[in-house]
Amino acid sequence: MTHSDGSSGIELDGVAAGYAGRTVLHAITARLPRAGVTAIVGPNGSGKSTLLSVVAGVLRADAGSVTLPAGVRPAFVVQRSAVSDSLPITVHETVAMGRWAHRGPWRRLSEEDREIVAEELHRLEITGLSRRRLGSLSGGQRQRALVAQGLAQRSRVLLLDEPTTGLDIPARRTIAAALADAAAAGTAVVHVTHDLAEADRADHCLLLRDGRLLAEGPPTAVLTQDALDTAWGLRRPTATVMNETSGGR
Ligand SMILES: Nc1ncnc2c1ncn2[C@@H]1O[C@H](COP(=O)(O)OP(=O)(O)OP(=O)(O)O)[C@@H](O)[C@H]1O
Repeated sequence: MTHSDGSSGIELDGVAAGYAGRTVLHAITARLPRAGVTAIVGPNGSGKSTLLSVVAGVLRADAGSVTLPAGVRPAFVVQRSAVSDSLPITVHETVAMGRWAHRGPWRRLSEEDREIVAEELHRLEITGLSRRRLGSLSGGQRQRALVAQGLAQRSRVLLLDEPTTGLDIPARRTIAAALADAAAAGTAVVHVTHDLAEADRADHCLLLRDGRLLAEGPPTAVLTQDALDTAWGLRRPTATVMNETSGGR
């Protein structure tokens, strides 16, 4: 992973990645905006989480490059199912851990850290749950705590894997508003979603299929009926789409 001069967002150039010798992502080239929300969509198994892991730096690209704004360590909010129920930490501690990126683990929080933690608890409407153990929360409450932890890092790159899956409408709206606020404040927000209405409201969209980038651009240009039919395999890709996106596989 490399860093740019800070004026651009996230740049992916010919990224290939996978697991144990099996390539999952092929030749992904994309430009994700700084100060904007990018939605990654595509069928199950198309490589969305893998792509997010590569941008987060937790999975190494086997080929190609990922360029982030200068000096940025991304904040990465994993799927809530990836967080153990038995973790003996409170909601407040969960969000405070977001500040460790700045302080190092187990350090005392500064006054500024405390203010940021309180602000994010409030933004995600979970101040009243601060003392509850993470494992005792409902799925939606836990997801809010994880998003608050990501926001508390105050990174200029915020990556979230399905932050609103399974949540009710108010919870979705709260999280969508928090992400839009972060983008307006200059953050490159990238989230994986199965909710096409949510993807429609993003500033930028990546559509994956079989580990390849089928389309990239403004949601209205990417989420066309044709592209969705193609991505979800409801009908054969047209010759044009095949040639443009998959190199004539
Ligand atoms: N840790 C792993 N080890 C081996 N293979 C993996 C691992 N994680 C994902 N895969 C494989 O990589 C491919 C892409 O998976 P990925 O989770 O990136 O897809 P996705 O688009 O996020 O799917 P979903 O919508 O189901 O969450 C799948 O074939 C999956 O089986």
